[in-house]
Amino acid sequence: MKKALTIAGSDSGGGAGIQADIKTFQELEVFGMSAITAVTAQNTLGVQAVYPMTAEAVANQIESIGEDMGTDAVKTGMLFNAEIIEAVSGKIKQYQWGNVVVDPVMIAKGGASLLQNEAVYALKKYLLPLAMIITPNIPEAEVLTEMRIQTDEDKKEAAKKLLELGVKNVVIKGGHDEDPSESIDLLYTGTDFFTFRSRRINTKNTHGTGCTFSAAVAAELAKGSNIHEAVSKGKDFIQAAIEDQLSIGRGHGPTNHGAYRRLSALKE
Ligand SMILES: Nc1ncnc2c1ncn2[C@@H]1O[C@H](COP(=O)(O)OP(=O)(O)O)[C@@H](O)[C@H]1O
Ligand SMILES: Cc1ncc(COP(=O)(O)OP(=O)(O)O)c(N)n1
Repeated sequence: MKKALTIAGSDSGGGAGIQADIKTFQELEVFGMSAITAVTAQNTLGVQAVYPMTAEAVANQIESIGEDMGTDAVKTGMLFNAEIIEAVSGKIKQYQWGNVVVDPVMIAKGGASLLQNEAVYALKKYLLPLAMIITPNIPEAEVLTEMRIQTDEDKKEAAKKLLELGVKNVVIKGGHDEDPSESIDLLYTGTDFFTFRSRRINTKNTHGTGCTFSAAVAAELAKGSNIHEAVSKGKDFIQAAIEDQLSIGRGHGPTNHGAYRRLSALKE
């Protein structure tokens, strides 16, 4: 069985973070492992508190995996501060892990900061050069490129700027776009642009969509898919999960991680 490691924060509400990643890995039949960077007290209404781990604790968790089990893909999510980013980057380098999916998590849906402002430089300097693919949403791509993204041309320009930071591929997700009918993700491989379109679902239950999408991309890379296939399957996975969203809690409910497997079984 192929393996994937998520290096991310814990969401007590179970819709995002480590919990979403492990559920996604399991649904895609990849063995999931974790290194926890921070514990959040969180539910569908927002993030009530953040308790970061020390950089040493994060490094030791990764070392436990690296020295024994190894991994076929790594996904990073909430990294919170520059010390953790440096520690994570050092370990990825040490173990020469190649299938690295960086979801540059910055702000949770309710507005809570999941990455300190001063840590953006560390993300760019240490982690992005190690990434096989980075999966920013539009606000995250704006912070990383220091440009406003409003048009399709802006997205392409931002994708090119992100590649200049050393990333091998970039997918700019369209969840935050204005388009009322479609949610369009743009993949840039350094040579080609590809768009992945899906019907925009009118729902408030989208908690953890970014985490789930990037975890699905990592799982597919672990199984040997190329970048285009991995993004395409990630898009199908998140679309099914949002279509079957769960109305749990009083705020932004989670997506349903089991939906893709059920749909795939029906098609067989
Ligand atoms: N309402 C929606 N309907 C369909 N797809 C969506 C919707 N919202 C987000 N997505 C998809 O979910 C994934 C995560 O996108 P996005 O919401 O931009 O990320 P994040 O959760 O990091 O802010 C992308 O593939 C995006 O196209
Ligand atoms: C612990 C933790 N990690 C990441 C996020 C952000 O998740 P995301 O998929 O971007 O979804 P929303 O927060 O926008 O719903 C998180 N909330 N918690």
